[in-house]
Amino acid sequence: MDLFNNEPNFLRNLLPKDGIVNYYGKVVSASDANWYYESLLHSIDWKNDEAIIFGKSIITKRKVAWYGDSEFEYTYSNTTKRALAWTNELLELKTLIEQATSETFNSCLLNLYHSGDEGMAWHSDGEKDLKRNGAIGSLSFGAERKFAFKHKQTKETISLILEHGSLLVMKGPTQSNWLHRLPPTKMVNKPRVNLTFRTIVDNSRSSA
Ligand SMILES: O=C(O)CCC(=O)C(=O)O
Ligand SMILES: [Fe+2]
Repeated sequence: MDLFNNEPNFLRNLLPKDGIVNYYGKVVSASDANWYYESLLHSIDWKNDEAIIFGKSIITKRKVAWYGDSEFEYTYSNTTKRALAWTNELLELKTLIEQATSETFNSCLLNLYHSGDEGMAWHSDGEKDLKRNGAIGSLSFGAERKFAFKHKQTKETISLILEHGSLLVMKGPTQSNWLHRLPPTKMVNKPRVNLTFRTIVDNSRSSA
């Protein structure tokens, strides 16, 4: 065991500064990843997402779902959601990535991209309901897609491919200094399921 660094040696920070992003590669075997992919497609309560952008309500083609330890309320893109209770598969995956990362998570936002036509625009996940500088663990199943980071000041970009059964972790001040996105692409016509495990905190209590 390395007493000075609890991360496996193969992990390096993909960002040159102002944040930490570690790509663990495939953390789930191909056969388990296939099983989780099919199971998540069918067992999750997928809904089209609603966002309010420039005062207009937009219904996304991408589907989303939100699960957690309790009925948290979570606000993003000007809409408020309430978490559903964990399914067995989600709890198994949460345990797996908690062990891989030595972090803990209390909720998961899931995204279903039906094909490469669907993506997610530049954003950061520093919403007020999230633990400040908390880790976000992102598991991917299904189609491989490109994922990119852009520094908010320098506009420098970094990108990588998120593989079937892979884990990406963003932590430290990443959300304050970098945007990320899942670019749409004509090259992909299969679905991808993404799970982002997060830590929600009740900021209304501490700030009262
Ligand atoms: O689909 C992904 O890999 C990322 C999704 C994402 O950035 C988010 O849900 O905040
Ligand atoms: Fe995000």
